[in-house]
Amino acid sequence: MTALKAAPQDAAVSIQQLTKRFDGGSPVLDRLNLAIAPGEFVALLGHSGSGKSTLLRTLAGLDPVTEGIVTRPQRVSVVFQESRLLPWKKVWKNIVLGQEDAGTRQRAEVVLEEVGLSHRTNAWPATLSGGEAQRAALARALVREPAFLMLDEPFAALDALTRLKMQQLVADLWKKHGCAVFLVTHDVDEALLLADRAVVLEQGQIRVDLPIPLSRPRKHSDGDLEALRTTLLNALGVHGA
Ligand SMILES: Nc1ncnc2c1ncn2[C@@H]1O[C@H](COP(=O)(O)OP(=O)(O)OP(=O)(O)O)[C@@H](O)[C@H]1O
Repeated sequence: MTALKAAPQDAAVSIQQLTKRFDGGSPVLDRLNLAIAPGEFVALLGHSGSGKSTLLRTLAGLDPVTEGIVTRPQRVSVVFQESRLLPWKKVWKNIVLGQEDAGTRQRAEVVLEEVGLSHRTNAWPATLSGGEAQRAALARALVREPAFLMLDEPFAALDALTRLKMQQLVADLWKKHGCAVFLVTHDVDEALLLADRAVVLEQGQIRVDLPIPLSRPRKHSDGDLEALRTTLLNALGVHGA
């Protein structure tokens, strides 16, 4: 059976026996199973080419399911590595694109304040720094009040210091909004800092599903992260790091 089902707003995400092939080739995702509870933060790791973006795109409904059943809440938002802002619309209009009504400007202002971008409300996207553009992308995702937020390497193109600030921002926004989050990342420390669980994709399936039972707020320097870091790096085939 093949399907992408939109379930009620507070529903969990459920992926059952998901197979994804491109053009009849060998499967990129091969009878993959994964469940994400409402409000849960799950980080997805895996080697380049293991199928992380394919899984996210299939979950978002951007790529069709080849086989299997994917169920997720109706209201979802996606943030990609690049902000994808429309250059001919000011920042606030990008945030509320397609939602033009009397309250739009105010809704944009509220969420821009949440992401620390109030001072750029009327700016053109071309004048934003990389970090600001990703803040705007987060604002555009959150204004829709998603029950499920998907983040595809959202900070990979940012410098290390900006990335740390953005990770903190995501931790704060997740706490406030309470949506389930699916974060695709190459960064083991980012996963450990943010997620309730880190899962590793390998040969089309989830091979490791590691709970991160640490209290928040977390810091990269927390000693408790060390053992989990080693476990995850081993799972990724990186030894002695
Ligand atoms: N539209 C497509 N058509 C054909 N093959 C594709 C398509 N999209 C992805 N693939 C293939 O699927 C496999 C998984 O790609 P995907 O981008 O999902 O990996 P990834 O884990 O996200 O990689 P990275 O970490 O480098 O971004 C790759 O072999 C890729 O070439």
